[in-house]
Amino acid sequence: MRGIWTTDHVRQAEDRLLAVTPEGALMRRAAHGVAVHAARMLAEHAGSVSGRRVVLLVGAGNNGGDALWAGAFLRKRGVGVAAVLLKPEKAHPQGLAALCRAGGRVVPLADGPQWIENADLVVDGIVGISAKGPLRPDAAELVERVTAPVLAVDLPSGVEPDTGAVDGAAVAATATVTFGALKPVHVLNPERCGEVVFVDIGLGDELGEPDLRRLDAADVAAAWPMPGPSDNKYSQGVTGVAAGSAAYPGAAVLAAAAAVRATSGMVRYAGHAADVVRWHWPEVVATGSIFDAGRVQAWVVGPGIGTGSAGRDVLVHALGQGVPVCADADAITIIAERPEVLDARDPDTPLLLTPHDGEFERLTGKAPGPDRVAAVREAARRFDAVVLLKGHSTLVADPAGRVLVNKARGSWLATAGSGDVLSGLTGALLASGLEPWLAAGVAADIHARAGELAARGVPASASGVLAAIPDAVRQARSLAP
Ligand SMILES: NC(=O)C1=CN([C@@H]2O[C@H](COP(=O)(O)OP(=O)(O)OC[C@H]3O[C@@H](n4cnc5c(N)ncnc54)[C@H](OP(=O)(O)O)[C@@H]3O)[C@@H](O)[C@H]2O)[C@@H](O)CC1
Ligand SMILES: Nc1ncnc2c1ncn2[C@@H]1O[C@H](COP(=O)(O)OP(=O)(O)O)[C@@H](O)[C@H]1O
Ligand SMILES: [K+]
Repeated sequence: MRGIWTTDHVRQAEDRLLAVTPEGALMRRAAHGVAVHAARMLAEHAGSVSGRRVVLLVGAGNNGGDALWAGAFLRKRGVGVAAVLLKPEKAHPQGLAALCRAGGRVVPLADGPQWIENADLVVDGIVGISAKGPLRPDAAELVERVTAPVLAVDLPSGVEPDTGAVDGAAVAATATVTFGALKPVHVLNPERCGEVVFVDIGLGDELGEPDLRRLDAADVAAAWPMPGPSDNKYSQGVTGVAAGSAAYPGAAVLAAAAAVRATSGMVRYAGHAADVVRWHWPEVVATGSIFDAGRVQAWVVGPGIGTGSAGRDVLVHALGQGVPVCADADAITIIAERPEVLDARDPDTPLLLTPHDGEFERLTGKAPGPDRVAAVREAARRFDAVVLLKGHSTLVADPAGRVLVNKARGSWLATAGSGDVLSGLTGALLASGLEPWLAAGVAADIHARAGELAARGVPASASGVLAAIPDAVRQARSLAP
């Protein structure tokens, strides 16, 4: 599991490390990392390093200092370096001196556009972890002129570091070199960051508990249920799926099938689409009603069940069984409209809610807004449940405040029915005994991998995502050390 730290925590850790480190050493280490990656990008995009032209966009703080030092290092490799200073009076003095000593030049702000247009690479050192709000007009005007690849120092300027939100002009980087710790922007707005390269500057021991976490392939592989020699169809956990209706049988088929694809235990289906489910997936034990469905180790309730009294009875029944419940889609709307249905839940029974933004707003009375992490954390606390907030990147919070982020792998999952696949996956992992927070995070990871594998560069359907689940699991296992 990888940790991600908010800027406050990074700053505190940096201050502690700075106090015991020779002056300027951390910045030079960071800047060296930027220069190494800049040279790599020049070789890749422009075919060579020496003789190429790099323009540094330099802001008022240490982020600009990193860029200036990186420019000095690049000069030593024969790169032509020009710095555009947004606030000359506040440019990092030692960085500026180092660049000038190395033969870099400082160009007036007014000439910036012309230099930028002729650059092979632009380094964004406008603002780092002390950023507030979008780019200011002078910086925005320069950034607008850029056509070359952009290497962002620490984070793409103009993007809110702790939320990834963009509310005006901001850099869209080809790559970002970050130092000491991953920050929320790197996982909440991966598109703006491009490839994220991590440079260790020794903050590790100073950072403390992470604010957010991300699963590695190894975590996913370790958590994924695999049958052992003494297992049978029951011992691995039976997944119950209460989804679909005569009008919407597709949701039932997709959710039940995702559970079938996910693990080798048994899947039970209960609902009005029993015949359709049986026809497509003969291995599913299907019945017309949840009230005679037999025992399961977790219930998925909601996709396509409708929001009327019949759906409500199904949800209340599932909540009373003493097994984990994943409430999705219509089940979330039912809870939003009649919160008293949750009285059926034994407080110790794990509940997992998986809203998209619209359902989240219905459930909590408020749209997630720009700070999605804060929103999902608050909802988890309020409902005493694990909440998985869908979106481009997926967030999973538990009532204790832990948050997992699953970084998007493209936007392939923005297709009808893909949420039903996710709920089936999640249910299967809950039934296998994984704690809900991890089950939801692992399901989101495999879901995103399956989306990417199904698409391979062109739009995919939910059925395609479903079919790619086994390969997604294989991929995660093959990447685990
Ligand atoms: N500490 C360390 O050990 C290490 C730190 N490191 C590096 O330092 C960086 C943090 O540096 P920092 O704290 O000096 O602030 P930074 O992000 O450069 O901002 C400075 C100024 O920018 C301005 N500004 C604000 N918003 C703006 C906007 N939207 N658009 C335009 N301008 C805006 C505002 O100044 P103002 O213009 O208001 O005077 C603000 O004060 C960090 O990200 C990493 O790169 C590495 O070297 C590793 C070691
Ligand atoms: N633009 C996007 N990029 C990445 N993933 C997305 C995007 N839009 C939606 N998704 C994912 O696709 C799934 C859609 O779920 P949902 O909205 O419930 O769809 P449906 O109800 O059609 O099944 C969620 O897992 C969500 O995180
Ligand atoms: K930056």
